[in-house]
Amino acid sequence: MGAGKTSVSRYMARRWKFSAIDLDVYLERREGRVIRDIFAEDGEAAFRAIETDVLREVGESPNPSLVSCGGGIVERSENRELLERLGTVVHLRVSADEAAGRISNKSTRPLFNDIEGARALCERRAPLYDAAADVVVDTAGKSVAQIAYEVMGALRRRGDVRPQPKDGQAAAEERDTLS
Ligand SMILES: Nc1ncnc2c1ncn2[C@@H]1O[C@H](COP(=O)(O)OP(=O)(O)O)[C@@H](O)[C@H]1O
Ligand SMILES: O=C(O)C1=C[C@@H](OP(=O)(O)O)[C@@H](O)[C@H](O)C1
Ligand SMILES: [Mg+2]
Repeated sequence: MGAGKTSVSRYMARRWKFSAIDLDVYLERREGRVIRDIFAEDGEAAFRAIETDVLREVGESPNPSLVSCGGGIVERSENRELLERLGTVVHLRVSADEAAGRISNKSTRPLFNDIEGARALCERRAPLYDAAADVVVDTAGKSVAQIAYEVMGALRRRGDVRPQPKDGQAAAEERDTLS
């Protein structure tokens, strides 16, 4: 939570014209309820079951997409297997303390109640993220744009996306964004 998955994915979709899906946005639309209410009314286990269902549904799409998941996607082994099968997994790494400074409205994230809890969650999940990730990008002190360019660079090196010939304008834009 607060690593920038949603923001970086949105930036990449705009910058490189990816089709992108945010799993939490998709889930909330499908359920007609916000995540906070799903947690409050039905609890975390119910949310996790819906999350798996939605990951499977999105994964069945024939078109390759950039999918930003919720940070708890690694909690269930079924999800970890789906991720491994579906595509390249990018882990945006963030510490709980840095994330706390980024997230202004914590009430939308029921599992980010207090800093101690968030630190413990990070620690418990760290090995799950390490095992799931094909690419790791450390986000500490970086802007959303910088992280997006790093992710894109890694995807290009892996051959997941075709390198695009850079025209003069794209090169200037990249220089401006990263300077
Ligand atoms: N690299 C960053 N630097 C500063 N603020 C960020 C960065 N990435 C995201 N944010 C801010 O942190 C909050 C959470 O970002 P979000 O993209 O929703 O993360 P996630 O989807 O990983 O929980 C948002 O308010 C966003 O604007
Ligand atoms: O880490 C988690 O368990 C969660 C992360 C959230 O998404 P973000 O990681 O996009 O904040 C959201 O799916 C839900 O509140 C649970
Ligand atoms: Mg998100």
